[in-house]
Amino acid sequence: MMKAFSSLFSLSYIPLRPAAVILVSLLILQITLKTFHLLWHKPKKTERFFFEQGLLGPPYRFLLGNLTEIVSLMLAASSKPITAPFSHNILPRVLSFYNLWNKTYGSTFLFWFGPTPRLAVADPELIREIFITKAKFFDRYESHPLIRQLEGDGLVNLSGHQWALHRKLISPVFHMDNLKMLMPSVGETMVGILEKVAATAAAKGEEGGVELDVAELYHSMTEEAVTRTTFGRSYDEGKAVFQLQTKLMAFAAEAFNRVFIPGYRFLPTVRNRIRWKLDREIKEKLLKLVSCRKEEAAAGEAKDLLGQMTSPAAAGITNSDIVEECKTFFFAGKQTTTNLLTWATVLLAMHPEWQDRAREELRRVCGARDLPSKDDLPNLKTLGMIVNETLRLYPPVVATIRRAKADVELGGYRVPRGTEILVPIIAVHHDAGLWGPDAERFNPARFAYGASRSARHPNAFMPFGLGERTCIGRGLAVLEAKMALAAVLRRFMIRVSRNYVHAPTVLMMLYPQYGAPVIFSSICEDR
Ligand code: HEM
Repeated sequence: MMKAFSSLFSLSYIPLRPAAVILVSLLILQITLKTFHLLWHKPKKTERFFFEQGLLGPPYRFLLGNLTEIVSLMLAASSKPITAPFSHNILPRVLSFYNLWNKTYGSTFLFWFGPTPRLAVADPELIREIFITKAKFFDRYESHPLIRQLEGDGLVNLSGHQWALHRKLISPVFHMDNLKMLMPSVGETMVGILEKVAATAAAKGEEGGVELDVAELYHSMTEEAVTRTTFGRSYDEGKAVFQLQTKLMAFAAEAFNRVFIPGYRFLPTVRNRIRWKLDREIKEKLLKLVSCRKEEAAAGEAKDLLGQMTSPAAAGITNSDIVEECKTFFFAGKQTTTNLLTWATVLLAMHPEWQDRAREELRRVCGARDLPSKDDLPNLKTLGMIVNETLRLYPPVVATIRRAKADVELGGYRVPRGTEILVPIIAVHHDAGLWGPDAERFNPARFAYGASRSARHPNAFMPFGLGERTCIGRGLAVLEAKMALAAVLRRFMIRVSRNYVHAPTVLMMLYPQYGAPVIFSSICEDR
């Protein structure tokens, strides 16, 4: 056997030990050459390929690409708040590496995420190609494993036939007529929260108002909305599941902030064991819910995710598909809308003239009604413009990534398979070339004639993405935002606290780094 082994390599005349040494050396040489090829030769060749087409960028560095520069630029940016009081020029702080390289190399440039080439694309014409006309050449980017475990293998992470099937089944949940049925419960939750605020202010007897961190204020309302959308009449059981999911998210956020060690999440550490237990509990509870709902089909009630996915139309959908989809809804639907509401409140607190205009509109449209009715909502144009301007200046999802799954031509450039494309939504939203010289000003009036006519390009506004993979929950998010802001503005005058430090930053989404303290003063008037 040994003989056969050595003769296989024509080394039979060499004594066995030296032969083994040579074999191992050859193997090491081969691995070294392959590593050198993958981590140096190939990236450098790709870099030349792009540079020859005029697509420049920071030079590739062995193994890490530009990661070191990205991390140090981001750390430096997040170490100091924005000095100009309430400036909305937040791009240099939020995506500092993009801001720097965009100035040096232009709006389409190449940089390196480790040994993988990433093309930053902020030209709406090219973005249109990526999301709409040439979407079939691009895949969604696979999330970090910890995030993926949380966000579930639902719509956000699916592709091809499975994605199309899920999207078709789920879409009716978000039809406006269906969403409007949610309004009373969402409104009630918000009113409940605000009554507590008013009671606290009254108990403290603070004439100047009560200070609240608005980043915390909206959680229960957005949770209410996403729980009803997902579970409908199985609300109470669903709520228990989402409470576990919140705990799990806290663990993941903590792990995400640490250095990523591949494979670490599989080790039976105390924290990992707690995470696994929570994950198991969530799955078990969801599976129980799914089988209950499969047994009892009901008619004449609002459509919810669970109902749609257990309906007879859902042939081919497994229980585990449903579990993953519920997780996705929670992940994609809660924090995004909470962030939108946080920034909208901060912006209104910074710009009292827009509070007045929105309040005036609420009085005119809703009259004596405490909360907007479903017919009032489309008439709350000023509030809609404020929501849009918030999403433009402070988009909760600051960027999105695609991966070219074939060689493809993009705006005349040749892009090789495997290239990742970074679409910096926030940079497009702050581009003076698209939005005019007042791009950094909070001016909701720019949306007076609709989102597609607000900028020099109809696709310049894209807080919910574009094309077929656009956010399925956008209608719900806007409805929640209008409802919550209406409830706040009818009861309170708001102003920014002296303790507020203007420091937007990214941790998966766009956050106020030091919280968002805002002063709420009750309005005493007859409505
Ligand atoms: C202000 C609130 C929200 C923002 C800013 C937002 C933003 C986005 C964006 C940018 C995308 C596309 C990502 C990409 O193309 O890579 C997306 C997709 C998605 N969003 Fe939202 N979202 C919000 C609220 C919601 C809500 C309330 C839900 C559900 C309850 C939701 C569920 C989803 C799902 C399932 C997808 C994936 C759609 C698909 O791939 O077919 N989102 N969202």
